[in-house]
Amino acid sequence: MSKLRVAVLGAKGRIGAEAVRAVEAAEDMELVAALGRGDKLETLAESGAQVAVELTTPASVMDNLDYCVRHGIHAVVGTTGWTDERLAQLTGWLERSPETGVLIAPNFSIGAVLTMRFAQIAAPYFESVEVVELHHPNKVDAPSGTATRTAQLIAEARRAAGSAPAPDATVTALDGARGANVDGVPVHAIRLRGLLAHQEVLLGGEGETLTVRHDSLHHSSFMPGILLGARRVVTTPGLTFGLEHFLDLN
Ligand SMILES: NC(=O)C1=CN([C@@H]2O[C@H](COP(=O)(O)OP(=O)(O)OC[C@H]3O[C@@H](n4cnc5c(N)ncnc54)[C@H](OP(=O)(O)O)[C@@H]3O)[C@@H](O)[C@H]2O)C=CC1
Ligand SMILES: O=C(O)C1=N[C@H](C(=O)O)C[C@H](O)C1
Repeated sequence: MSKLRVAVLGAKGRIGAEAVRAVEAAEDMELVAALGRGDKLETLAESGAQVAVELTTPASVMDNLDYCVRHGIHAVVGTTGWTDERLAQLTGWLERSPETGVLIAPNFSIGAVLTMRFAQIAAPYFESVEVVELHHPNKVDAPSGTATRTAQLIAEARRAAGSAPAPDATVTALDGARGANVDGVPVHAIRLRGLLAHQEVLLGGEGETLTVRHDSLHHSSFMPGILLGARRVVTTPGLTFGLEHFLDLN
């Protein structure tokens, strides 16, 4: 059986370098290109890449995806910075290239995907819910893509259940003291040397609290999700948002 031809964009970055090693080690894949900043995107088409793994920066990701979709190259995207406007633009590009698939995964680690699911299940059962994400200090965006998605899923679940807004008597606060408001859910971002990627969802009800915590201790935690994404995206045209759609979670 022929191997899946995979390229990595952002190949010299923290997660990109790990992805290069993971693709090289995968028996069913061939690494055909490893691009860093300034390298020509034409290399993707010239190398015959079937899938591009996009791990760059929010400032670069749209140009890279524009190229991929126009050339029918499927993409697995870990890069953050997704807004409704960006998703609408990408959806428009995909409509003009209906056989191409793009997976955007706010987080590739199984533990983080499950954290989001557990938070979604628990959210309607508690009066209060807040998200705390903790990352290495080189991260350029806050709050993290994972925390933003977690808060959106929590908010959707609470809306569907008809939950009341979380109680909060705050009248005066310094800017940022109550975190960012993501769809009504407070999200707090910590940046600390020594950390990699961590998240806690704190839920509180009368006389009890529940904490759902996930820790990525090494970039290897993201690799099975990236490889699964590359294998599945080639037969999944259009936009898929979230690795859970490839995990058959019920
Ligand atoms: N979904 C997930 O599970 C995960 C997602 N991420 C996300 O992935 C992204 C990268 O994270 P991280 O590796 O820590 O960041 P890094 O800054 O370490 O890596 C990004 C790399 O991309 C390069 N780059 C920038 N623009 C381009 C371009 N146009 N073409 C090719 N390469 C480019 C950068 O080059 P230069 O250094 O010159 O700027 C850098 O080497 C972030 O958005 C992060 O949030 C990270 C971990 C897991
Ligand atoms: O920048 C990182 O490191 C990470 N970024 C992603 C995010 O913003 O959620 C995924 C993970 O948290 C690591």
